[in-house]
Amino acid sequence: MTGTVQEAAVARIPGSKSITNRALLLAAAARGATVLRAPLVSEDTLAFRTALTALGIPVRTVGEDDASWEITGSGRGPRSDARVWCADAGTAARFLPPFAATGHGTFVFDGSGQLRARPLAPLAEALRRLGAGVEGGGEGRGDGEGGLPLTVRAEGLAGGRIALDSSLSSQYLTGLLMAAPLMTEGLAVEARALVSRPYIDMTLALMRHFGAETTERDGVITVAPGGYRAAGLAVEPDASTASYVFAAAAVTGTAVTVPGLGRHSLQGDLRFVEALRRAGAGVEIGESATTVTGTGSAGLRGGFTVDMGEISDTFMTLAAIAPLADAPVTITGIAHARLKESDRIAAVAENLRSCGIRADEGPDRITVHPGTPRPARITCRRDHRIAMAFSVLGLAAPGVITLDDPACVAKTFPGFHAEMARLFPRSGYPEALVAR
Ligand SMILES: O=C(O)C1=C[C@@H](OP(=O)(O)O)[C@@H](O)[C@H](O)C1
Ligand SMILES: C=C(OP(=O)(O)O)C(=O)O
Repeated sequence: MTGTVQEAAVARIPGSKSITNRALLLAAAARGATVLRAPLVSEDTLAFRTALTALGIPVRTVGEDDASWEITGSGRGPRSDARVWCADAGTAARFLPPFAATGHGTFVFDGSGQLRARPLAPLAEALRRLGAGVEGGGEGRGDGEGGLPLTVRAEGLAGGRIALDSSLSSQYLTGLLMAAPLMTEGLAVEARALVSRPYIDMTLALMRHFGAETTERDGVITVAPGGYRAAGLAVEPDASTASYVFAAAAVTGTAVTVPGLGRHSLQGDLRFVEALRRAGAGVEIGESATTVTGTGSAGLRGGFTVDMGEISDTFMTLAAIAPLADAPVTITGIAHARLKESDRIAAVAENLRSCGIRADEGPDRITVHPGTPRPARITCRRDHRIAMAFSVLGLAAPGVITLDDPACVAKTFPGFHAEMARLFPRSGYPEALVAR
């Protein structure tokens, strides 16, 4: 906490994408009805919900404004052939094929060009070794790794023990673990070179919430057979999304509180506020809320290196405000961020350079140097997080930034620009960013 006495603005951050899509899958795999309160309603979660419907799982809205979703699971894998559209959602492409493989039928997964470009080979390979018929499709960006489309010919899975290359994404492991209680013998997985570990802790915690038994020893995670039981769940606000309003507080010298995100959060990305603390902001992580109190850009400190490999969705938020700091900021451990909606290291470096800021890139890192941004149109590459991260820079440097694709925020936060305008009314947002 800083000594600043300042009324904090209360941000309205929508639900966690990662929790919403895990809960949808776990509820689908459980027998009976689960009510999910405050789910994220955005392109990624609607894609996941529609994909489950295609797999024969009824999901309905309860109450007004999508306040809750009710999922009726059958307690087993899907039973009728289906074509499943995953849109842009990495979670759908990685969580649904293992679930489908525990069922019976032929399931064809496909998605947008952006999603087709993302690697799936480690997951496809693991499913083959477990005995599923899997035909991988197109070439991903990752040196010929197979992406979508992917066909799974399923006759149930026995399970057993496998090793899994988890260096490109943790989502393959999450998909296999969540399907494991539906395998007749359960599953033991040795995850090699695992990135984004906090997402696995989230997966295991939610699996246990739905009644699964998991243990971990010597780098091997073991899941017992026995299925899931339906369990209600309230979804926390999304911590990756919260990074934008926290960073905005830091650079505007205001205070922002996010209720519902506290020290017991399931989301590793809340640790982003520790990077803001190093940059000089006041940070208070409470029982059930987090508050960041900013110094304003004049007080922003640089001169540090931070490994953001476990929380890589938030590295762009730090990189985008780093030019405002008083010394360079180096972010390491983020090679896998090149395999997301865009090559995020390249996208951040390119956009910073177009703002006249020096950015040095390495395979797994970026160094951002201090400077005064000059007017630039940001190339979002249809990546919601590039748009949201550079919006924060635009807030701190009014009139400088425009976005080529402001609407791409809808992947995880359709109301992003409206909420920024509401939280920072004196900034002239969003006209300065969106409408030029
Ligand atoms: O499991 C999840 O919900 C996610 C895991 C992370 O991906 P990687 O494991 O590929 O880093 C993260 O970037 C993504 O937004 C959501
Ligand atoms: C990487 C992301 O999404 P996905 O779930 O598509 O991997 C993200 O939201 O930043």
